[in-house]
Amino acid sequence: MSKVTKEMALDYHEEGKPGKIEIVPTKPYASQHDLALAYSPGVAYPCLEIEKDPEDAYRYTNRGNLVGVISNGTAVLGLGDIGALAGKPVMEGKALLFKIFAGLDAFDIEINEKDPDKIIEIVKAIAPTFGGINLEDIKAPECFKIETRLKEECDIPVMHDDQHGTAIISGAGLLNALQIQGKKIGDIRLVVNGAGAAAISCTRLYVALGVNPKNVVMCDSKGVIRADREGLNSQKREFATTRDLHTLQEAMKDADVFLGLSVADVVTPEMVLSMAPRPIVFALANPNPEIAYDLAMQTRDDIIVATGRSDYPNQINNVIGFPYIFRGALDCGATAINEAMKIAAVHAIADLAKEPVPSVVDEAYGMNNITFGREYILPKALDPRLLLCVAPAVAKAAAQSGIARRPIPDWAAYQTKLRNLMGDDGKMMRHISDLAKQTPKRVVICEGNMDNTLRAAVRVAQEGVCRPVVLGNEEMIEKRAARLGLSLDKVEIVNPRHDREAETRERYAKILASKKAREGFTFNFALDKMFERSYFGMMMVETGDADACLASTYSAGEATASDVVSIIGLQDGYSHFATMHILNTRKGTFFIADTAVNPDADKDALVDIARLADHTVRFFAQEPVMAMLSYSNFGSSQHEEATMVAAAVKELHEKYPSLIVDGEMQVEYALDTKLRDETYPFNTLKGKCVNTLIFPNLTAANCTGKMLLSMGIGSIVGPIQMGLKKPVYFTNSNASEQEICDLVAIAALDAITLERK
Ligand SMILES: NC(=O)C1=CN([C@@H]2O[C@H](COP(=O)(O)OP(=O)(O)OC[C@H]3O[C@@H](n4cnc5c(N)ncnc54)[C@H](OP(=O)(O)O)[C@@H]3O)[C@@H](O)[C@H]2O)C=CC1
Ligand SMILES: CC(=O)C(=O)O
Ligand SMILES: [Mg+2]
Repeated sequence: MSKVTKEMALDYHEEGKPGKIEIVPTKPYASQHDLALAYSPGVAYPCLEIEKDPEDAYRYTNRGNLVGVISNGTAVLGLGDIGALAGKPVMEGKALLFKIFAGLDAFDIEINEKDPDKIIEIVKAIAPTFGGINLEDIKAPECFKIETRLKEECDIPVMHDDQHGTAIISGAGLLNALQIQGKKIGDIRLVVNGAGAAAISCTRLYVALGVNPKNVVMCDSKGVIRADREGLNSQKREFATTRDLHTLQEAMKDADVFLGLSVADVVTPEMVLSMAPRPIVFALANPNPEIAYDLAMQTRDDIIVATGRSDYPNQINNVIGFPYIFRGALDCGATAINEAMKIAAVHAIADLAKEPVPSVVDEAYGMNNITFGREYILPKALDPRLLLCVAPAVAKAAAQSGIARRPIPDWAAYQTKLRNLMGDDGKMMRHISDLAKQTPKRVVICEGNMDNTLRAAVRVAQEGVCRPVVLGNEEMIEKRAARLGLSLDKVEIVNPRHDREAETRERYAKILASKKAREGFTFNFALDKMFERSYFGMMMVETGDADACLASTYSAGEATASDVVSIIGLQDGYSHFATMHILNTRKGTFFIADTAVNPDADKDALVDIARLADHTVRFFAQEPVMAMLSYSNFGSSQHEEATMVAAAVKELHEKYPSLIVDGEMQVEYALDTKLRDETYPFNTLKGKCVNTLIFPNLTAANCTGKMLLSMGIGSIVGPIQMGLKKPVYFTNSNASEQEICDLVAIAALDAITLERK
């Protein structure tokens, strides 16, 4: 996992616009009319409605999606009392996390005040702005009074995240670590180092989960908190022990679990060695733990270690919880975040860690095959499923405990809303998957012997997108599935090389040999080809044994474009087939072609590609507005590369006048409608936003798609096959599980559409 240096972190914060967040308008603002609605006079109407009924603030303002991240900087991470201003990077960071993980907007508010009563007054006074309040990095014991009073006096959810977020995440981690170590929660001996905001709240939650309070020893900066110690505050007194222990070192002997929420480097390897067999060490001080991860792991083989750091396994950080807890609470109009909601979040998070991990998560961490075990006790912070699991669990618990003002009426619709928060690209693909699910088709996935394809096959089967058939050796596929923790219950395996398939191979070979008789394919040659998965898969589709196929460009003896054309055939009226990629960017969704098939496209090929693209964009329920790209603008160059595109446009205008297409043009004129219309007022796309880019050649299209993806400018779906008679698609060896699932869904829907024709 990547390590972070001081220089990297400072550069990151300073680069471009300093800081990490900005405000983005959500309504049109370009015209005088827009401004009259957004501000005076129009804005007076929602004001008056809210005056009559304060609940209307959730209809007409951003209150229901806005959290205040409020701190006075007295316990910033483990850095201590560094002051309100110095804590701002942490609070901005939390605002960023709220946004990216749960679609919630957040303002960071740093209050230069230490008196708890004054802080309470300030927060109460600004509470109307927010749907919820996340108190952060306020030190104990003041934080207890501040949170308790604000919860009593505000009618919106208030949560001190260092207390409860930490308790929820580490509680989930504790349940899972105990399961792996084979220990019962009621029997364990727990040592807690730190007696502040996080430590007190974690210990309370652990007791609620089953830890026996008599088995808890807590230490603060002065050592073990014993009942005979003078001057203990009420929170410390709650966990004071009567045992004759004085130091952390004494307390650690024979302990099953160590929970550190204090400061760096206070735990030694000797202390860890003195713990009971199969110990659990949660060293959670940030940024440096009570004992470094590597050092603790080296002390003994039977240990589970977690820290607050993202650059080591088992990160226990409240980011796994707070975005989703607030999402669930705000969405159901919860008046608070109560115990039932917290316990529901604990179990949702703990259970998710036991599910197979999608490869997007592996990819995000540059890891392979993350599976539940001593180095993976909790979901990773970048796991997109957290939103879908935790927010509904929290909202349900709020409704069941009677504190939801607007209970979620339709859980399926709520899941869709949450999924939509993950972005537009997801929205279009979900629509395709939902359509495919209505008539699940038999889709052959030719490459069973790769992790990414096998995971995708299992996922599309489980989601009901299609009935996948995976090609390959059963034993190898089963072993791979077992290693990946995948169930093959709903996946059919066909081994093209097995004796069982001899008759099928012969049947397919006869058809293939007759189709390619004049391309050098004898029967025996065709029979040999049937041992190759891509050929076998394509023949399944050609003969109707399957509805669609996803072949892999890495199968041995991969089929060429000419083989595909001979086997499946081109659609009537076309002389070419091609591929399209869908690019999802912050500026919208764009369709680009041809990305994979025609290296020597001439004018006729460009005409076919544009016609096929028109058809395919409509398949995705969008109106195609096409630009034929070049380095030249409407005849500005007479080089043959440019004139070929111009000739293709001319033919398209003459023969296919219903297509919305123009060119040749440079890409910025394609994407900037105003620039194009002002400079070339005769262009036939006038006033329309281009969404489909036909590149003059394969290199340009292929490089553009991959460049934008590599630069993180967008996500991509494809290659989507256009122009063959049947849905035979191809994918690359490095395609992600998500990319393969997307292609399978598109191929399945393609098969359904074909059947209806
Ligand atoms: N990984 C995660 O998700 C999270 C980690 N944390 C980390 O936990 C730590 C505490 O945070 P928080 O509870 O908010 O802060 P607080 O200021 O509320 O509490 C700090 C506690 O640490 C105790 N302490 C300080 N030095 C020592 C020592 N040498 N030995 C034992 N105890 C000591 C203090 O003792 P005393 O009472 O005597 O002053 C106090 O009880 C920080 O490092 C923070 O980064 C916090 C939240 C989440
Ligand atoms: C993670 C966090 O909230 C802290 O360390 O304070
Ligand atoms: Mg904190």
